[in-house]
Amino acid sequence: MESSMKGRAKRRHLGPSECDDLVQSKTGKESLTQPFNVNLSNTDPNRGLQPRTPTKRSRQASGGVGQQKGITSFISITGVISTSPQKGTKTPVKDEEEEQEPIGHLIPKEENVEEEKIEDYMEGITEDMFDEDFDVGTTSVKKEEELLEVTVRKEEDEEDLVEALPDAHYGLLGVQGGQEEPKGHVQDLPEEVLREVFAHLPADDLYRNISLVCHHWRVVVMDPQFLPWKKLYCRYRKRQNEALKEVKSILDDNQINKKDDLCLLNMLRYMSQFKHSKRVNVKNVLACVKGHQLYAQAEACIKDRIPDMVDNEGPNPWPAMALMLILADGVKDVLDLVALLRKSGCLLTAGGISEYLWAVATLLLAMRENDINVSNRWHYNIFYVLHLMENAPPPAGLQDNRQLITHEQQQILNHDINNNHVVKIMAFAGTGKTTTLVKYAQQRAHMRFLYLAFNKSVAMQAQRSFPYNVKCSTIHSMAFRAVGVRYKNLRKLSNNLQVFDVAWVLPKGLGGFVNAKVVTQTLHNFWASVDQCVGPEHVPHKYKNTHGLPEYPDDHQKMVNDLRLVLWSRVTYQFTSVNAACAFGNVGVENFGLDKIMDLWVLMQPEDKRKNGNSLLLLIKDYFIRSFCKDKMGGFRGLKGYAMASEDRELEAKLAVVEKYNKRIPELVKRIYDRAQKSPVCADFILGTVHKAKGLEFDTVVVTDDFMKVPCARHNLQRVGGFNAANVSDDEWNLLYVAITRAKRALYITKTISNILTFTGEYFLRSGLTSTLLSEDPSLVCSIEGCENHITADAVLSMSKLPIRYMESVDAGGVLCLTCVEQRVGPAAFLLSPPERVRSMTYTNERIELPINVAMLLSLL
Ligand SMILES: Nc1ncnc2c1ncn2[C@@H]1O[C@H](COP(=O)(O)OP(=O)(O)OP(=O)(O)O)[C@@H](O)[C@H]1O
Repeated sequence: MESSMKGRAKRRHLGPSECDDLVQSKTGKESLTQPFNVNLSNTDPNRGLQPRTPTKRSRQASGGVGQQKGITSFISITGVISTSPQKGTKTPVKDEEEEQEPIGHLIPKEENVEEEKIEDYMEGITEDMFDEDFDVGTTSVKKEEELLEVTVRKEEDEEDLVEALPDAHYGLLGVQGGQEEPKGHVQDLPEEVLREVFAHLPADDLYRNISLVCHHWRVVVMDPQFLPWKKLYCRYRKRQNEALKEVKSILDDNQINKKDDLCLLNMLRYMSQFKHSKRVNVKNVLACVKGHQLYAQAEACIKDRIPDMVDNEGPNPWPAMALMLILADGVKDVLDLVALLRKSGCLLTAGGISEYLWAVATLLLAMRENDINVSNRWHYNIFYVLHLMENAPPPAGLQDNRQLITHEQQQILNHDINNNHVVKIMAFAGTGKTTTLVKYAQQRAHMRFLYLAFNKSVAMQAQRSFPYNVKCSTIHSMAFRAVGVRYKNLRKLSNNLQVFDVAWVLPKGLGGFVNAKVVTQTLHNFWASVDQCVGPEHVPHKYKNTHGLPEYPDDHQKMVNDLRLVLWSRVTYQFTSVNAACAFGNVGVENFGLDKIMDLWVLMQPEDKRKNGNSLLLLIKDYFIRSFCKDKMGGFRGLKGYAMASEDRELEAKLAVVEKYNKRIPELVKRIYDRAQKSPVCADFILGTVHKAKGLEFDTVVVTDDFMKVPCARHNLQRVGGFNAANVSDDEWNLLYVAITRAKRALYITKTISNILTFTGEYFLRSGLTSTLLSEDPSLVCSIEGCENHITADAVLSMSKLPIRYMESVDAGGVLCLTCVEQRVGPAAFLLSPPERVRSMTYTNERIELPINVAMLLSLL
């Protein structure tokens, strides 16, 4: 830190209160949170806040009497002499590593030449890793080195007046007046320690931030022997060409491909080459993993399927651990393995353990991306644990009561938004976006924020959790206040423009529900745009005709002209207002559409019953549903036809409910009304739409089966046909995603969700020792209906399906024979038994329980 004195910078060390003042100041804050945006001049008092390269003079000074000691004086690390970046990459630490094997590096023997090409400074750095205002990826290394030299020389000149430090000790060891004062510089840490610290950071941070701090740090980060798997995984994820090639060549060279039945066993073999530090004792690793509950299975499987990986001591621990990761029931099994490795210290460093996990994660990810039928869960379990490791809580003594913030959240919190900034946060559901925004607003009490939500329920919830400087509102209410309020008294505001409404204002020749649907969609597209008037670009490119077949309107301009002529004069006023209005009302039974369900039920009754029966029945409140009572409209069937033609999913769902519960509808509707609670807090159950649940959390969520239907599991799809995931709209996928991510503790899934999970290889199969299963029942038969294969002891492991409890039924699960395992999870079956044996068994097609409509359609074909 410096203070300006007679035009010349004098460097002196700040006390704690001065540091506090500096941190509170704007420049100080920016220097800490956004060091790369701060560009201070030589004379600026805050210059030097960023980490910088130690200079020759300061290093010399550190040896003197009464001067601060180097941290190496307190840590006994052999071979560390200097960490000076000016001495190039050949530090004694490196020499030591060259003698030894690099920690946690798995490279097939022929690839060892990599050690030669150490100067690839741009390895892993691509432009897309940086923000637009980050001009780093293109800077030539040479130029950067020159710049660095100039800066260093300047700093040396300026450092004539460095004050001697009063305490002879560094950092935590140096205590003065009961107060700890950091006195060392991170640059003075031995490279070995620096590497250990960096190993805890996510690869993204290493590339984006650490490598840009100084030449020395960049050299450490770019060293091909430093965390090779963590960096490879990161680059592979970013689809960097070199990384893609590298991973592909590993897969190709080791017969890890789709066509090879033994690809999983080949992957385990490859893991046996995992390169580790010479200081790691493989026997110790094996001894420590023996404590894991999956070890017995892994050992039995390796002895049976890859006996060459076993010696007198037992199986090679690297493939054994990879197999345990594959057989893991969930994240907990992986965490247990990490805990065992850490406790015994057999892999020495956290970096060593994470390198092993990154290696397995990279291979599993690459296998999935190369169409090898492996479960996504295997990769997910490992990735999740690695994420937890990178976001580990601080040691007990340093913890406070605040919620822990992840690296990603911290990066967002550090970013100061300027006027011209558009910041986009992309994250999965429930990963803490809202929590981060709450903290962001709390940290910037002097700023005012507007939080816009889609639903009122979300806006209300936000109002409760955000601080006072955030105004929470729905987009619709904001638009209403700006525009809609002007039309309020005209009673023309509507929250839902229906195809039906449009159909009646279209003149003869242009009418019909299909046309009305195109017109409605065109209007919706226009309202969702920033355009001032309707144009051909708003007409949908594709729509379904009355037979449900796709059609492509050819004359967009004509459609628009017709629209303008016909609609503009008659209903424009209403429609433009719709854009600014929205559905208001709390979550409550009145919003479930129970009235409409009753109306539909009345419409469903035979005409004579409707006309002659109890007068109450005659009452159809909804004018739209009532209009279908007219002969020409076709009653209930006519309405169903309309719902199909107009693709009105909401109406279709209501019609399905009425058809399903038929006679019970009046009784059920009454019961719901009778038991309804005004406040959600008093309710046992909250019924609601996914739209209304967006952004909210619930302990238990029951998903109903009114999303798209997936008729059966992946391995049966070919037999059924008629389902193509590409035909399901993004909106439908998004809705289902929101629905299943609302649960905090338990989620009741549907058959469709269970079927969708099979697309990711998740069949809920778990392994067990066959001997254990047979000891309970020696004549065990495959649990798949229709399959009569026996479970025999020739396969040491067996797979069983976990029981699944749906809301209305239970799938008891049970053990599967080898061929049924292969049908579902492909190469995992060959971990249990050789392909010839699996294929010699009788193959049984599972009986598929199809939804009634699909079954009827198939029976007609
Ligand atoms: N760093 C964290 N550590 C532990 N829990 C966290 C962390 N950040 C958020 N959470 C918790 O995770 C849950 C989901 O957080 P939040 O609602 O902020 O996620 P979200 O991304 O906004 O969710 P969605 O988009 O699905 O509505 C909350 O219960 C929150 O308390």
